[in-house]
Amino acid sequence: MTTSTLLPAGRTAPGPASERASEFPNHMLESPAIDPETTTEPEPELDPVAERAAETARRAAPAIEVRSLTRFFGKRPAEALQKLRSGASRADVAHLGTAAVVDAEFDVRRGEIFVVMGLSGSGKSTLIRMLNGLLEPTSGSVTVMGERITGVSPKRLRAIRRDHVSMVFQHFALLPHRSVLDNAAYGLEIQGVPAEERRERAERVLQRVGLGGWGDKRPSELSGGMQQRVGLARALAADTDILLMDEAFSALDPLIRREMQEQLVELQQELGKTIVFITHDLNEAMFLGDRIAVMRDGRIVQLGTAEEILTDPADDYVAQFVQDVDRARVLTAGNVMESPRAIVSSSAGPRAALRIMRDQQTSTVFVVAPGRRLLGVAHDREVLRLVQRGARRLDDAVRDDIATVGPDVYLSELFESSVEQELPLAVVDDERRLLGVVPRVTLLAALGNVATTGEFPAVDPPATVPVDVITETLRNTEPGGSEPEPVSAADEGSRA
Ligand SMILES: Nc1ncnc2c1ncn2[C@@H]1O[C@H](COP(=O)(O)OP(=O)(O)OP(=O)(O)O)[C@@H](O)[C@H]1O
Repeated sequence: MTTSTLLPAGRTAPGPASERASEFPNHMLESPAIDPETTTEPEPELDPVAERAAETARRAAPAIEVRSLTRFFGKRPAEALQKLRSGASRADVAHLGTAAVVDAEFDVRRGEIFVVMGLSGSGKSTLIRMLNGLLEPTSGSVTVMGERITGVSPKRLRAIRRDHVSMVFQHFALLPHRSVLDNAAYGLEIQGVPAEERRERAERVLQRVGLGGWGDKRPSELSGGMQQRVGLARALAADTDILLMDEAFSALDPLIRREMQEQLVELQQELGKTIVFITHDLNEAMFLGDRIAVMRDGRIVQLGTAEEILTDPADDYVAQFVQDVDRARVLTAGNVMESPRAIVSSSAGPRAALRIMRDQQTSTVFVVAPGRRLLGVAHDREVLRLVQRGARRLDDAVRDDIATVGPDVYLSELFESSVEQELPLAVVDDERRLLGVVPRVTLLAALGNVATTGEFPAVDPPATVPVDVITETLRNTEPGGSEPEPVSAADEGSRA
């Protein structure tokens, strides 16, 4: 799909086709509940200058802004709201009804995958239904692409949804008597897009989700995974800025589900859509989410990246919740790396390298050039020989056949290299600057969620030359005058 297929923002009402919404399955059409507490605000008329300023603000706004959002199902909402505002829990107001969502407050940034995660009943679906105006909040507000959707007229709300928000459901919501192509094009039909353009766009999107050539089939001829791709294609064809996905992959078997997750991440990167994804599956949340909101009993108890939630859970509930996560698929080398302890600047020479290895009681030292660019590693035996020969340069002992990884590589991909070599893995950036190291024990500890401090002292490979031999050699070969202090690699790094 190219941007040339995008409909211009702020396009006008689509005409009669938009009234054919009755073909949508009921739950896709659910009209906003009219809450006695919520009044419909008149849409103010703006002068041209104010309108331009408002447009500029809209363009800069987050994709979705949620403020103090609460939805209470029950008879005395005002009383419940008052209690909830002063910190009452869902259980505290249970005698009045159900506090489905309580005081949610967050922004969804443009172009991110924002995951809402929580156990069944925690309030996820209620929250997402308020994000596209299917459900009116009891209090608080939702703003979509800079435009407030809370309390606006049903007509305005439909226009905002049409332009900005598509929804993908768990049970596909496909129309059984229509072809795959017509299903994919359905949102466009509702928008009033002419038949030929609809067809073209739907075909392109079907191709993109791997269903090229299936357009003439009926949904029932497709597997579950393929049907969900049609659901996704329909949402993508509408070309809205935001996709809301409610447990969209939950009905799929694990392998297909994994495939769909990977494809969603790919599509997101390619198309730059903002995606709000609801799931009760933790691994799915961690894999997909740029940021994750964890819900419990209607409240958002933590909002952060997968790494933040895994490594710094806000409370015992979240900690318990995340303990079974497949960390290898969430954490990256950059998340768990440590500062290399034995590191020397190449210009410091063999004596400095040997001294550092002796002090750290390790057989290897990382050797870096100015700017902390990794040259390789040097081993104690070889450096000892250089010192004995009185060599001034370290180069002859530097081996560059070491495993390096980028900071964004997942731990699951580090096992092989880690098993193959005794050295900690070197984490380097694109310019081969040494960012840190991942010793094998750190890798194992990260996977088991164990703090390494003090528990795993053996981080570097142990020395192969005894300390007193090194000390003796350094003393016997000391050049005239006092031994210069070694230039630490950290100093080199900061000088660069
Ligand atoms: N229309 C309604 N009337 C009364 N209570 C409701 C209504 N919709 C949801 N609830 C209640 O609000 C709470 C949150 O429900 P919600 O469906 O939002 O949770 P969820 O996290 O999406 O759960 P699930 O994963 O099971 O769908 C639940 O206790 C639910 O029973």
